[in-house]
Amino acid sequence: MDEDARFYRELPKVELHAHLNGSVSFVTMEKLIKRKPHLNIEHSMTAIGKGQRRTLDECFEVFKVIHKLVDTEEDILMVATDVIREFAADGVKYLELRSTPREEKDTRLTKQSYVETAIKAIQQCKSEGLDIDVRFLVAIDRRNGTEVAMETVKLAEEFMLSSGGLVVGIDLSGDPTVGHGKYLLPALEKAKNCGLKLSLHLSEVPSQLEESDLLLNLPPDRIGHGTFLHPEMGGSQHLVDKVVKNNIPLELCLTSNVKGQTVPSYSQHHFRYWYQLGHPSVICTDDKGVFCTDLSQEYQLAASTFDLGHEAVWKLSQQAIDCIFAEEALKEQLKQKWNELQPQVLNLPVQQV
Ligand SMILES: CNc1ncnc2c1ncn2[C@@H]1O[C@H](COP(=O)(O)O)[C@@H](O)[C@H]1O
Ligand SMILES: [Zn+2]
Repeated sequence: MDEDARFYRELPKVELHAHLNGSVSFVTMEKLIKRKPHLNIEHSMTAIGKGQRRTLDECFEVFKVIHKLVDTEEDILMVATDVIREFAADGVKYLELRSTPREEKDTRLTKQSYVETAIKAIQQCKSEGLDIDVRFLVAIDRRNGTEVAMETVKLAEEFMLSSGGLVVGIDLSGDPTVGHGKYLLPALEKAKNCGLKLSLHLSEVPSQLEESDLLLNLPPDRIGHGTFLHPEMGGSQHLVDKVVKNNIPLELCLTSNVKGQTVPSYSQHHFRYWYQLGHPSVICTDDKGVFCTDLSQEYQLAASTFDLGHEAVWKLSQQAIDCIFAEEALKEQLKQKWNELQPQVLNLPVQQV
């Protein structure tokens, strides 16, 4: 590993936008494919390699394939523990995993046992002594409409109260071209009122001004992507003002947006716009398995594309701590961890006492 790559690996990082089934690595996928040879699934169907691009529609086809491979409690436990270990090995010190609870009649998987198993994986990794704290967001797939969204919020609320603080919020995701946020507002309001944090995929595709405006009134606690919010991308100053006024952090995923073709090239990524505004922006992976990346690589990519030095990168990873959904005490612990690691990672002269 060269000197620069080592810096990005050693850099302590916070990952706030990671879909569980999109984060499955090549190695884990291999194990899943072996478990279910009758499905005839090949690696090329579950990941988008270097230099490859797909339309966002095609990306959603990939998730359907992965869901076939991950359909038992046993699969979920393996996938979640592997994903957490991989993030830890990549220098991620705090991770928020999100996943859509699924019911599979054939394997007797229920939405309840789905979430229970994800929590079990988090607890198992904690007991292994991995240097990573993990929290969970229960995801609403926007395609499924009002009723399912309400049920999902209810499930999330129950787990928020029974998981010892591991379930901290709700994610709104799924194919952005399907459904409308207005049908999900009551569920999202209910979630907010019961103390669940909200991270919403907003303006991931063009022409969602009206929906974004509506959902920004909640307001959400964080925004996923927000690619088309600003005026240069067909959004509006009004939307930007709302985001800025409410100080809502953005979760930005460079490789995901370029490979999914919602952003034409790295240098045209909206990271530039929000970073120049000085608005809280957190670099994330989205789907590290599907897009064949990791968080170190995403930081390195942001730095090389937007000409950020190591100190600026350090600041970026440090500021992400303020955007986490976990409790204040953990925020303080993470800040302490960053302070302790700083001299070694940034190669600063050791202070004389
Ligand atoms: C690429 N941009 C994206 N935009 C919107 N939703 C996305 C997404 N990437 C992933 N998901 C959401 O996460 C699910 C897979 O993980 P889980 O089964 O929930 O763990 C997808 O089915 C989709 O709903
Ligand atoms: Zn996402």
